[in-house]
Parts: sequence; C-alpha cells; structure tokens
Amino acid sequence: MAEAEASTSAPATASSDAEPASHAAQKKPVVVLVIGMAGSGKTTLMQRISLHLQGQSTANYLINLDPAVLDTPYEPNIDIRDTVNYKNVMKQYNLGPNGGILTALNLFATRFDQVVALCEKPREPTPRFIVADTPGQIEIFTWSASGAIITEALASAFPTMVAFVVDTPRCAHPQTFMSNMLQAVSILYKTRLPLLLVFNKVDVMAHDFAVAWMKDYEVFRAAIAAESTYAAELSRSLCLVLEEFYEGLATVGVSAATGEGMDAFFAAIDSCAKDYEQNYLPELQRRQQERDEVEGSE
Ligand SMILES: Nc1nc2c(ncn2[C@@H]2O[C@H](COP(=O)(O)OP(=O)(O)OP(=O)(O)O)[C@@H](O)[C@H]2O)c(=O)[nH]1
Repeated sequence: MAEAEASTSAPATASSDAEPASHAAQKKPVVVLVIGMAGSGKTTLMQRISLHLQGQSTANYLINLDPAVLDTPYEPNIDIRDTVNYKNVMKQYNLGPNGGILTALNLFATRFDQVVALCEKPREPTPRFIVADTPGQIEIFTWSASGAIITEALASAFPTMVAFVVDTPRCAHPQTFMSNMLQAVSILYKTRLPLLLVFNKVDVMAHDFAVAWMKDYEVFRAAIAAESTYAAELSRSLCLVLEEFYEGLATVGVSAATGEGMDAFFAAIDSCAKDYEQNYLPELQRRQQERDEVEGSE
C-alpha cells in the first residue's frame, strides 16, 4: 500500500486549537467521510479542508477513495488509484464505468486493513483529522459491501462521522432538496454515524431557505404548494416524516470555493466527534461484545 507523506508539518503544540498538547497528542484523529452527489463539491471541499488546516498548522491525513477521479487538487496521503487502476479493471472484467468503480472499490476493500494500519501509525505531529473523499456515484460507496467494510473499519478504529455535501443552489428546487435529504437519511440509518449536512456553494446561494424548510415543514409545503405532480405530493408527505430526522442533524453552510463557513464546519465536526463517543461507540462496543460472546459459545 503506497503512502505519501502527511501534507502538513505542524508543530505538535499547534495540533489542537484550544487543548494542551499532551491531551491532543493522546487523542485519536477524527475521521471525516466526505459523501455527496456527483458535482456537489466533495473534491473541492477536500482541497479547501487541506488549505484551511494548513493555514492553521493543523496536521491532517487525506485519503482518496474515488478510483475514477481524474485530478485531485489536494495531495492525498493514500490514493486508491495507486493500488487499483480503474480503467484496467473495466477492461479486465469487461465492465462499464459504474461496475469498474464498484469493482475497484471491492479490490481496495480487501486491503483496507493496511490503510487502517497506516492511519494508526504513530507520526509526529499526530493528524487531527483523517478526511476521505468518496465516489460521486453515491450508492457505490454507501450501499456496497466494500463501502460498509471501509466505513466500519474506520469507525472501529477512530471517532468517525459523515460530512454529507449538498449543492445548495441545486437544492433551491424542493424536490431536489428532498432527494438530497432522502440520501442523507439513508446514509444515517445505514451507517448510524453522526452526520453533518454541509450546504456547499453558499457563495452562489445562501442556505437559509433549506434551514427554514428543515425547521418548519409548513414552510417547505408552501414552497411546493403550486406543484401537483406525484413527486411533489410525495415530497409533501415525506417532509412530515423527516421532521424527527432533521431534529438530530447538524447543518452548516460553506463555500469550498471561497472558504466561507470553514470555522463553523470544523466546530460542527468537533460536536459530531463527541456524538460518536457518547452514542456510536457504546453501541459499537455492545455489538462487539455480543459477537465475542457468540464466538465464545461456539
Ligand atoms: N461556486 C462554487 N462552485 C463550487 C464550489 N464547490 C465546488 N464547486 C464547483 O462545482 C463543480 C463540482 O465540484 P467537485 O469538487 O468536482 O464536485 P464532486 O462532488 O467532487 O464531483 P464528483 O467527483 O463528480 O462526485 C466544480 O466545477 C467546482 O468548481 C463552491 O463552493 N462554490
């Protein structure tokens, strides 16, 4: 498994904004899985995260899990493309682009223990964040066995959360907004990990309208009132069901292009990391104990 050097050389004392170095040194990095629909701005956000952390002399570790990406405008420490050639996979197995991405991810997942070992390797300074970019064909990561293996491997080793990136201007249409929310809800229930809704491209359009739709379903229903299609009717019904889901969600508006909102983004990540410790970790430990008991009784 190839690895590039960590992209920052922050002094150990600068690895945490407010905490003493000794405490920061003991803390594990927080894993952020960047997931979102094609074109939502995941890769641009990776670049912005890298720039922002470099600007704060905060060490980070970046992983590219998208085998089909042509160009990464940031320097990944681990890149799936160094291990699997997606075009060769397509040729070898006679696959189309989506089949090629899925098979490349499957092949990579078989060696993911090596990725976790590299992430766990002690290094100075300890990265504060491990950030992973995922394929734009969202279901290839979120609904595949290999996506589940990768997610669980990371979530068992580190505090882990999902940053679900939304293209805010495209969400101005209520039905596109609803499609994004349904994707987010499915990821939340599949992974059970803390999820941060990242409304991207706020330099083009502020995300206030989306927050208003999430806070009050009547506002959303008013936005879609003029439409009488089956999809609009479905969206109207779904907004009631999603109210409970919205309550537990953190949201932030950012511009990966300009850097607006990045401080709020990292503050929200810290909250999600606490949520992981308080809610996800005990559940993970309970599942592991159950598994150990079953294995012990066989
Ligand atoms: N105005 C604006 N454009 C953005 C922003 N973030 C990304 N973009 C643009 O949106 C387009 C898609 O961005 P990418 O970062 O490639 O999106 P992605 O989600 O990685 O796309 P896939 O790899 O296809 O999944 C590019 O043209 C970016 O320049 C933003 O914050 N503001």
